Amino acid sequence: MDLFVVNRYEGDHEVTKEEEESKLDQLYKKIEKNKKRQRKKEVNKATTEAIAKTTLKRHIKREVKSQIVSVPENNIEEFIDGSIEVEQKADIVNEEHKNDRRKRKNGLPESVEGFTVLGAENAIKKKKVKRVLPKWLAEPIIISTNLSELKKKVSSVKQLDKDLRRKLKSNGVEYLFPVQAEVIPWLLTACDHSTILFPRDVCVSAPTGSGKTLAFVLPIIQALRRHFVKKIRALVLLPTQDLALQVFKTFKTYCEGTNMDVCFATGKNSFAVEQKLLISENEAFGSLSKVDILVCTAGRLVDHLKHTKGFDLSELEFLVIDEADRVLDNVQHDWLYHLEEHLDQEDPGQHKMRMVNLINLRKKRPPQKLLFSATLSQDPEKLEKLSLFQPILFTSVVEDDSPNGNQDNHEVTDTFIGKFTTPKELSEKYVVCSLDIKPLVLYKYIKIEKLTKSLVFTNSINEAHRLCILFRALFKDKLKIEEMNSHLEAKNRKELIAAFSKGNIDLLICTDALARGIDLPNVQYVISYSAPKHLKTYIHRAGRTARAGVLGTAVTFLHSSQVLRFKSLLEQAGKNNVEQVEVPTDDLESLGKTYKQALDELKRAVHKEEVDDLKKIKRTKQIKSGNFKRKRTKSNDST
Ligand SMILES: Nc1ncnc2c1ncn2[C@@H]1O[C@H](COP(=O)(O)OP(=O)(O)OP(=O)(O)O)[C@@H](O)[C@H]1O
Repeated sequence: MDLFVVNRYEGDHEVTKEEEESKLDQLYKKIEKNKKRQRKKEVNKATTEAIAKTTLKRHIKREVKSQIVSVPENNIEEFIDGSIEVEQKADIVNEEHKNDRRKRKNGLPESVEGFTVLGAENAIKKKKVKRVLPKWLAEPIIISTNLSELKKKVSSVKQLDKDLRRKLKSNGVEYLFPVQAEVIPWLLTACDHSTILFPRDVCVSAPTGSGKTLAFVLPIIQALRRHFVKKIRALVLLPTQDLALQVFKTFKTYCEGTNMDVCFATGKNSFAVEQKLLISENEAFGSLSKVDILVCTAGRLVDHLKHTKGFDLSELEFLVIDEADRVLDNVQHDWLYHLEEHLDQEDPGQHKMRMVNLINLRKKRPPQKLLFSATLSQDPEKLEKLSLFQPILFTSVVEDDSPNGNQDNHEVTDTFIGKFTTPKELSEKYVVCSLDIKPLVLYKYIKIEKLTKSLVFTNSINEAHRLCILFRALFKDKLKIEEMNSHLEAKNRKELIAAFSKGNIDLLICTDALARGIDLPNVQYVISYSAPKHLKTYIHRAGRTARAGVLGTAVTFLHSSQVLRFKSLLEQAGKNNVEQVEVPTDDLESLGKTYKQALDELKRAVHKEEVDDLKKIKRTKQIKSGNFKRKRTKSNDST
């Protein structure tokens, strides 16, 4: 009968306190039950993972043992005295697995790790499919990386206006660097023809410190000052505040004496101040732009697009994306969507005609896009989202560094695509040491090489901070050591960069916040205290030295278990000859006492900081609760 019972609404039923409590009780029980079930699941998962790990370890150990057994008798002593560490043995196993994989690539082997592969005899070796690239990526204009034999004298580049040539000379630029010698004349010619031809978009991939900034600054200034309209006509996007400021300064230098105004919007100034610098309000004409060239970060651009009255990019002629791969990876703020919305242009890829004709004459022209980076993605899919218009690629190629390699052969092969190049003046080394003595080995290395004006990169702010305290305690007053990270205020970062540039800091211990684009003069060594996780990180870190044709060295500190991975990372950039450096460790014991004292100092410093932090948190809590109480009493008073 229950099936046919219909619950009718019988007016509001007053819930008693007991009923409410029993309901709550039931709910609590349910929640507890769910939590227990969840915990059980997590424990089960952890146990399965732990079992998998131990099985893997056991497998490696077994493999290592089998290696030892197979060593010829005259080598056994070397193994017995333990001179080969477990990690190295693991490396041997890894190498074996790699060989296995290589073998498998050439068709299926009949047995893998003791298991018989079914159907191996019938397996046909499949031909590797060759990547087919669009013509513009497959046939780029090649830029030399040789900065020691410069060929193009500034005075011979007649396309550049006289006063710009004069300014270059007064800033010590006698010859154009290869990237400038290729890109500047090309852009200037494209500008000259822009009344009849839509300009093609440009991608430039050239090593760190090769002078990419001037390659876009000079042609933009020259092109914009030919016809005068006070509107934002060039927009330059960069990934960080420090880099934007650096590029802004270069524009400022070369705009001096012209009627062009450059401005930066990065969040360094308050939003209201930036708005005042960008727009003036006029009773008769409304909002007017005060700027011709705007250098900004993506986040700030979106803010102005959304909230600044009169912010207008309708006359934009150039859109520069410096450190393009990084800016494009920044999906935060959805800057590309907002910019496209604002420009509201027709997809330039839609009309294939470059020639201006009666049909497209009145169409709104999209800005010419210029992309620059030392690690520019040459992946067509990634570049697709920018809807580049008949793009052209300028790139430097990986040169064969093998003894038989032909250094001058710039022949384009499909293997160079996607490979990043580093400056010729950069020498690269690595040091292998165990984790427990790493700070001491670096300490010794710095002393042996008498390092000054060097950068030390770590993978985290905490690590940089502790290493800085430890090294200050070890070196005492012999070296000036500072730390730098993205948590510091822009003003402090600027001061540190200035002090380092002047030579007032010997060692700057930093995180990857400083790895990209920052132009510090004459950095002697770049040390990666923590191994970089990605090739791009390595290239940008190393790129802080060996800039503008000056010699420099990058040294990476590795644990023996990281060597293989590091080498395969560098292989992706065509580097096979990175040299290993031996730092003598036999006298490290004599440093034991000093090291212990330094470690004690570090512990005390860290403890003090933790106590101070706790006090700060307590104080803030007290202030907050005090304010809250005061507010409550006030509101009580008023009622
Ligand atoms: N033709 C030149 N002659 C002498 N010095 C130059 C020349 N061009 C640029 N420089 C100097 O070389 C240094 C590196 O230039 P720039 O910062 O433009 O390099 P970059 O290619 O943008 O490097 P990164 O990829 O690391 O950002 C700067 O100090 C710059 O002043």
